[in-house]
Amino acid sequence: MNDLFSLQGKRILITGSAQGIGFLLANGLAKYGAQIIVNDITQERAEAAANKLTQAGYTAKAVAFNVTSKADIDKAVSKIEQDFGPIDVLINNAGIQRRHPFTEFPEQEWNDVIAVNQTAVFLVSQAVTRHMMERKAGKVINICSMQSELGRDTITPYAASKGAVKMLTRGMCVELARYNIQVNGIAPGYFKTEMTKALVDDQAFTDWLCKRTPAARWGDPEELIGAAVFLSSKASDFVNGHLLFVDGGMLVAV
Ligand SMILES: NC(=O)c1ccc[n+]([C@@H]2O[C@H](COP(=O)([O-])OP(=O)(O)OC[C@H]3O[C@@H](n4cnc5c(N)ncnc54)[C@H](O)[C@@H]3O)[C@@H](O)[C@H]2O)c1
Repeated sequence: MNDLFSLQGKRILITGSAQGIGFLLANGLAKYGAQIIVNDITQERAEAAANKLTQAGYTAKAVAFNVTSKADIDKAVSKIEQDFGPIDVLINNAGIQRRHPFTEFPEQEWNDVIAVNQTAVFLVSQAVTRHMMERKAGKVINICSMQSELGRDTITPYAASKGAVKMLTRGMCVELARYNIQVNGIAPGYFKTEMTKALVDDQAFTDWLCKRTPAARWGDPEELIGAAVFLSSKASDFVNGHLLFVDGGMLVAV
């Protein structure tokens, strides 16, 4: 049983993991033996997070790059593979959200959301899976959202990007399965992080969320760890192209 879920010696790159869900996943996966490569947009933020992990006794390195820059990604991924060793698991977690009514949504902000949430998943995955293909082994986990399936007002570009990542997950699965690479997604419900701060502070939203979710509460980011351990470990070697909802039952409730 332990072997099935062990991440001992596995190297896991998590984009945008200086805070929030990414950092909690880094901490949770490290507990199962994974060596974590913390990515975020600045070296300072990535290093601060990696230091917290090493101080807790885990193995972690910081590698900053902007997930929207192909040149930076390619350079960083080559450096990780050369200096630290093969990336066994990639978690595409970096994400942003912008809120405006649809007809007033500035084009630049649409572009920003699509660049970080969607194009970056394509670019980082391309760079990493090229190496995984050579080794005929690897796993990619794309952090999706309820908005991969459901619409919600004021965040249509976010929903568009997360819907696209669901289909990226399926397309990558179909092309990469023959190289023994599994590509799956995790779709979190609502979790209290910096991204959802405005919603956390809005009691009317919490009331709506509790009514709409069978579990009748916010998720605790720690509750995402089990899904990430499963999809990073050999327990999921024949699970491919799947989107695992961790949402307290929200998706299936009317
Ligand atoms: N919080 C939720 O309820 C929730 C629900 C569903 C999905 N998600 C998804 O989970 C992921 C993490 O969200 P979170 O709530 O922890 O958000 P967060 O804002 O707390 O963290 C996002 C991280 O991504 C980093 N980042 C942003 N742009 C980057 C870039 N260009 N390059 C590198 N790093 C960058 C940020 O610096 C930050 O550390 C996102 O993909 C988000 O869409 C969150």
